[in-house]
Amino acid sequence: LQEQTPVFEERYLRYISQLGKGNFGSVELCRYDPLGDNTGELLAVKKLQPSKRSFLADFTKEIKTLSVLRCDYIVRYRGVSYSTGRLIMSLVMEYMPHGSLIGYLEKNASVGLSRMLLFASQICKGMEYLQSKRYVHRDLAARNILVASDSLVKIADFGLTKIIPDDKEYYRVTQPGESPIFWHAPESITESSKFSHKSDVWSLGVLLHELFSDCNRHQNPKRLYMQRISSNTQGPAIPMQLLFVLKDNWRLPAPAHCPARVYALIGQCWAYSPEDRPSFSSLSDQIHSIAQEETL
Ligand SMILES: C[C@H](Nc1nc(-c2c[nH]c3ncc(Cl)cc23)ncc1F)C(=O)NCC(F)(F)F
Repeated sequence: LQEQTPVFEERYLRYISQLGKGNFGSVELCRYDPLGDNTGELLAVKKLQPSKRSFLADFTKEIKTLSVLRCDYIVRYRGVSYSTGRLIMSLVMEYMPHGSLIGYLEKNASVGLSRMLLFASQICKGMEYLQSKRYVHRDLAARNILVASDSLVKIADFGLTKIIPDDKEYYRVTQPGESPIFWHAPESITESSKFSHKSDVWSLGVLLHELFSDCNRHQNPKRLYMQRISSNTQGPAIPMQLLFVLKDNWRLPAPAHCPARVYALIGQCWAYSPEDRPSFSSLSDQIHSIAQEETL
């Protein structure tokens, strides 16, 4: 690990509660309290599942990925924590008190249009920044957006992030894993499993659909797609059926109360061919102008 990686001494990390579980281990709310008087700061500590060697490799890769990212719209990496005794290594992140966007929107149904557009533009700016670093997130979804305050959201969970090689415009994935295909662009679902900034744009479209559906679990993308591809489809037939309806130009329907301008913008992100999809900066500009129109 780079020498400038800040180290949090495990013995001062006071466990408070579990924030959530991932396929790597769990994320816990801790207070780093070296003075032992509860004046220390709250942190989100991603504990790596012990022993699994592959996890260690992925983990150090995630640390490498995160440690170079410095952006107001990306959850801040703070450092690592080791416990020499029990050979556990943890990734220390800033703690986001309002949790994930999904939970936040379920609790705060009264998020108005202008705040939705503010969140959408912050996510676009975070993605513009990632693109400037040639990073492809590959898991952009409302569940992976964290809420810092009532007016600030940040992109999180860089476990699946890849860096596009300098000589290519996309990243080809070998290990499929249980990928969230309902957020994936067609070219990422087909055998080519190609991921690019434009496939992240597709996922952003699905994220905006979640956002403007108030992350309503009855209208979530997976449920809507499964209804369309007849929910009795199982297993490997699902990606095939999904591709079929997308090729046939069927798209997730406009969420209730979603302004036509916003649904038209979401539709641009779902252009079948990647090069027809807008860039993140164009999306930012369009969201900005919609926000101006809508508030008039
Ligand atoms: C496994 C962990 N799950 C959860 N985390 C939090 C959380 C609240 N506040 C947080 N502050 C910093 C972090 Cl890193 C997480 C949280 N809340 C609910 C969860 F289910 C996670 O990392 N999820 C991915 C992402 F971070 F994108 F939401």
